[in-house]
Amino acid sequence: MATATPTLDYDRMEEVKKFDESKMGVKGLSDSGITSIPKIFIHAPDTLADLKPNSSHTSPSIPIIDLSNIYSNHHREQIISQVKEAATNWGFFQVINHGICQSVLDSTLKAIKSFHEQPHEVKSKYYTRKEGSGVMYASNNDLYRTKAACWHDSLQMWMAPVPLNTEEIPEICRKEVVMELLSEGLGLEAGKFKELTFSDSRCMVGHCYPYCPQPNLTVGITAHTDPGVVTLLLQDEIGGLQVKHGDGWVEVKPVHGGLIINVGDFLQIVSNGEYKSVQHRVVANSCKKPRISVVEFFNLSRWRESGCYGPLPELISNEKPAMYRDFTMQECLDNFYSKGLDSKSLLDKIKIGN
Ligand SMILES: O=C(O)CCC(=O)C(=O)O
Ligand SMILES: [Fe+2]
Repeated sequence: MATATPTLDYDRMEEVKKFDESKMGVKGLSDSGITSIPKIFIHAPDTLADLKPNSSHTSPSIPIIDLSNIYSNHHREQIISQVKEAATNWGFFQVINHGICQSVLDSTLKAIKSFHEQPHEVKSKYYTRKEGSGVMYASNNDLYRTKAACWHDSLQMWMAPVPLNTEEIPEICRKEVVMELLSEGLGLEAGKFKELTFSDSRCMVGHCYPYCPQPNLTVGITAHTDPGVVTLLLQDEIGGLQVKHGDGWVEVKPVHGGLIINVGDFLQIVSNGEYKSVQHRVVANSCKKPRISVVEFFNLSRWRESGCYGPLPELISNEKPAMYRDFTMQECLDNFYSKGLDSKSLLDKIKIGN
């Protein structure tokens, strides 16, 4: 049986480099008609052992929050408490009736799909690993930092602080509605997150999970938590995203018109552990059509003058002492770039008592 352990006749790094330099991505591999996946994509047995989500119909699913009538005070209070409950217990929720028309959502997914479906000659021109600004298209952003590669390619676009064409940004992000609700859910003022610049740095990623001929040997994206403040996610109808809940994995079933929102590590820390940054993953796509998702990561753009961040002072009390120590931006970046998505998060490093 194939394993992810290096053998004498196999230089993994060499194979990884060859794949990267071919610039064909997993979409190119998939389109070439291969029936077995290259060894660099094969994950360790413990990752592959539990790829199935909990599937009984009594198993819970992430909360769906209806944002209609958000501007009526009565509804707003209800919505805030639903958001708080979801961010605290699940770290994930889906919003519907958010005011973004379906055609914008559809055309966003379609645009990303069209990009990934372009011929190799066109797409490969964009293939690069230079991060930080503008546009980056590559397979597995953490390709050189993980033990096994995943079955997806991504197009990454930095939207802010350096602005890109904002036409396609869902209205909800522009209005920062979710940031206000999350802020109020912690008992803070609606505008607090905005003041702290929690949504001023945005990076949009359009993932493509092409058909995988051996979905039992790899994953679409490895289990991880998102490092930033909040993530907004739009998925197409194919499915495959799973969220850790209790001991098991729960599938986030595609909801037409739904937008998925999840808490990142940074928000778990500043909320002093109130909101949870929860592990999630995507299984390899066994459907012949590529699965497309569009993700927008929100990060803060301005650090406190002290250069440190930690739980907000408003959220620390005798009853609820700080769960995390302060950390610097450098620590945050070092942690992110020194590892793949599959290793320890900043959360574990700075937890008090660790
Ligand atoms: O494609 C998805 O559904 C999830 C992607 C994801 O978790 C990420 O990009 O951090
Ligand atoms: Fe994620």
